[in-house]
Amino acid sequence: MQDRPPLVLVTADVKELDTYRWHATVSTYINAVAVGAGAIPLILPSLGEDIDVDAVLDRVDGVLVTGSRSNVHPSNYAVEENDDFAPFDRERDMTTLPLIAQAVERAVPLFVICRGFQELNVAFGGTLATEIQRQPGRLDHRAPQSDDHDVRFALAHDVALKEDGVIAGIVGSPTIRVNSLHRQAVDRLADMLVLEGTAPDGTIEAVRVRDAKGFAIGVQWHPEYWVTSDEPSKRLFKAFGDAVRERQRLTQGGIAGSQAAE
Ligand SMILES: N[C@@H](CCC(=O)NCCCC(=O)O)C(=O)O
Repeated sequence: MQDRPPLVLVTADVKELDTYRWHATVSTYINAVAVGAGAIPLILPSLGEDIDVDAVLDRVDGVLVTGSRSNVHPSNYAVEENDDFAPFDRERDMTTLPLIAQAVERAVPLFVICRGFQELNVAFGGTLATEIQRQPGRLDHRAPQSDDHDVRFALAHDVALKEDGVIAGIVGSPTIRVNSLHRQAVDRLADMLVLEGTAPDGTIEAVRVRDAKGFAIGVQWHPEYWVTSDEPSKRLFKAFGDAVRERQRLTQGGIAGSQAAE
């Protein structure tokens, strides 16, 4: 049996650039999988129904669903579209929503970030609120205006984690400071998800999948950005990497992984 490094699928956005359409992923997610989780990142193109998600999940040990400036199309949670919900990436929606559901079903370790966090909620029947900074009593969760990503991704507010929660256990603290780059948020939390952390204004910031057979957590912030310097971010990716390695061990590493027992 041949050993192989663990493989983690990383989702892609569909972008128009240089007169071409690209299926692309921001490098901070790729680096965080490689360095923080110790796995090989594989970018999954957003091909919707043209990709057999089940067949892909046979061959990988984990799934990272990334953040993105686009929003999940509101038709996915039965809300009518208007300008407040744009921009969209329907090809990504058609890929990530089934991918998330299948990864959970098959106990493939799943870590979802920001847009990915919102997709997790929608994939299991929850809803999203848009332009939350306009709601009375709500913090402005958008990034500071700057061209410098270190400024945009600077730690911005606290998150109170649930005592005895999975995420509090991973980061080893009941409160952490996180960055914030979003204008949508979970509105109705899906029944399948368990609240793990909130911002000071009550915004849902961290969840886990209820009764998940494997690692399945999500955060509204961006631990990938500071994965080498911020201890909680480091711990989250390390825990994901450990789950990925355990999945590989259980389903048997090596090329024969495709014959893995569930
Ligand atoms: N639909 C979302 C997007 C949240 C998200 O993933 N943000 C990452 C943006 C990175 C950047 O601005 O550079 C929303 O709620 O806005």
